[in-house]
Amino acid sequence: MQRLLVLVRHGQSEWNLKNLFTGWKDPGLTELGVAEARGAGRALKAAGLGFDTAYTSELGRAQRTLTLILDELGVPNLPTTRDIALNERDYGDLSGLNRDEAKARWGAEQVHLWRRSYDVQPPGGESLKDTIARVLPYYCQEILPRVLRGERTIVTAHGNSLRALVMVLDRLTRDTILGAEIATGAALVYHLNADSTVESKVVLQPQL
Ligand SMILES: O=C(O)[C@@H](CO)OP(=O)(O)O
Repeated sequence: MQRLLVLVRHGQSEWNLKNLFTGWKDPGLTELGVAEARGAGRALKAAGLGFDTAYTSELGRAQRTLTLILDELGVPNLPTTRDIALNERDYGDLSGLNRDEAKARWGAEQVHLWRRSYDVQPPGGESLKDTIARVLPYYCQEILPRVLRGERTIVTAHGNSLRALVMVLDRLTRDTILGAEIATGAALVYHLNADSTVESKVVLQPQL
């Protein structure tokens, strides 16, 4: 039986382009972001992948990315579940600030810790650990059972909410997660074993 799970980061957003911390703010996709989302759909189609069910966050950039992918795949009405559990990590008081300005104010090292460490919380926001604490139960209770039943599943979400899942799936540690980056429009194609461990992983870049 096929146990397919595909994780896609949304295409470039207006705030990715402006280099602003985004978190739970809701900017739209740029023109490039739309092309990346369509390109992710084309890459999945070229790989011969199809889906039975879809998940996305409560944020527009991930929802629009899913819509564009499903359009490219020719299944615009695929059953889709939206849930706040898949939202981006909440950047708290950093939301809307420019990353370079933040570095000038607090130092590059501190900003790197806020952005990529496992358990350092940005002021008023969530650490990756906090994000995992909401993403993982949702994955275990809602998404994984369907994948294990053979429902081919696509999830469009965000850099850090997907890093939370990747940390678990790829068995990364609090040290190795520091270097894990997911590009906009990238599709992580997982096939799982019956015990929910990873049988294989391939990263597809968007076909622009
Ligand atoms: O701003 C954000 O919400 C995220 C993703 O764009 O940024 P970072 O890569 O700094 O975690």
